[in-house]
Amino acid sequence: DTTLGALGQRSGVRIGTAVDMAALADDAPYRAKAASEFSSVTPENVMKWEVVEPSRGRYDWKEADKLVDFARANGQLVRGHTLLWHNQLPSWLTTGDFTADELRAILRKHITDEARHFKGRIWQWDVVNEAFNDDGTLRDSIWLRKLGPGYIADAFRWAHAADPKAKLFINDYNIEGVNAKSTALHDLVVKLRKQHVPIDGVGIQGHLSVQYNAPHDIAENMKRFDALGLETAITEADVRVPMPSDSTEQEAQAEGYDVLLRGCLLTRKCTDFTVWGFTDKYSWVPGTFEGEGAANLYDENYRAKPAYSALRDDLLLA
Ligand SMILES: OC[C@H]1CNC[C@@H](O)[C@@H]1O[C@@H]1O[C@H](CO)[C@@H](O[C@@H]2O[C@H](CO)[C@@H](O[C@@H]3O[C@H](CO)[C@@H](O)[C@H](O)[C@H]3O)[C@H](O)[C@H]2O)[C@H](O)[C@H]1O
Repeated sequence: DTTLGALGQRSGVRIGTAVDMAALADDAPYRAKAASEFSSVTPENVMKWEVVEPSRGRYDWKEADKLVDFARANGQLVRGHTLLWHNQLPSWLTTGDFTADELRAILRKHITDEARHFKGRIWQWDVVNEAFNDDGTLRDSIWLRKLGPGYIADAFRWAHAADPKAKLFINDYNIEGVNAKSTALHDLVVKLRKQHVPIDGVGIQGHLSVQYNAPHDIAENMKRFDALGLETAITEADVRVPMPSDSTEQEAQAEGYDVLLRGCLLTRKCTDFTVWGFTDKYSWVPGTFEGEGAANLYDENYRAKPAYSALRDDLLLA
């Protein structure tokens, strides 16, 4: 079996994908590939707060439960995404006028109820997502403004209390290499560990573009977290190209994926390499980066691209 998932097993690294639940329901080739190629899955949207609690106190786990059942049926582990973020929050929360104590109680209940609902069925949780700015300062958000920087430690304590077996991660983007943001995150993790906050890992998203240099110092960066005894994971890898893409760009794209995966393979406690979608047919990129796209391993007809071969070759050599 030379699927990426099977090859990853030889190196003790799960190879995963973000899953679009509408495509999983309606697109048979998508479902078949998602089931066979990968050894872990992440919900692209259906575990986010706006989806699981559209109105206060009314939970909707339907789509998220479907993904967990799908993963179980295919021997895959699930990365939960995400308990706490500044985006995709329900409108009752963003429009509500809550005191700091009320907001804190609301956040605690959300993290507790969601982690408890999936207790024992989630391998790794992205507990806190995108808490930093690129300059290394904490991102201004409803959480920082009303609860102060301590909200991060509290989120981990609440998640751990609700599901002690789940591995708890802090996740962010533009932290692939050694820079102000990855260093600030490193320093925060050192502090949290000193406070005995139950944090287990760091998620490095890995959203790249062929128009920027690939992060060749990624192994040096990831080793810093290894040295702290933390797990790491590449959680949202994709490499976007200017459209229409040509063979040169596809080769540059393959190099981007290669640099990310080799960073993981060179890091002792990197346990997962997840792509943020695997086919150009379904991707967040064109809707966000004008004129860019085709960021995934397979084209819109599920034909493997050079990026796919680059990952397979890395895993075969590992
Ligand atoms: O932005 C890329 C990454 C960055 N890191 C964190 C990670 O969580 C994030 O993922 C992206 O996060 C984005 C939101 O920030 C997601 O985009 C949302 O994806 C949702 C589900 O498809 C969209 O919601 C649908 O919108 C439709 C039209 O507006 C409505 O008809 C649907 O009812 C509604 O579900 C939102 O508009 C759209 O903004 C992308 O699919 C998802 O790939």
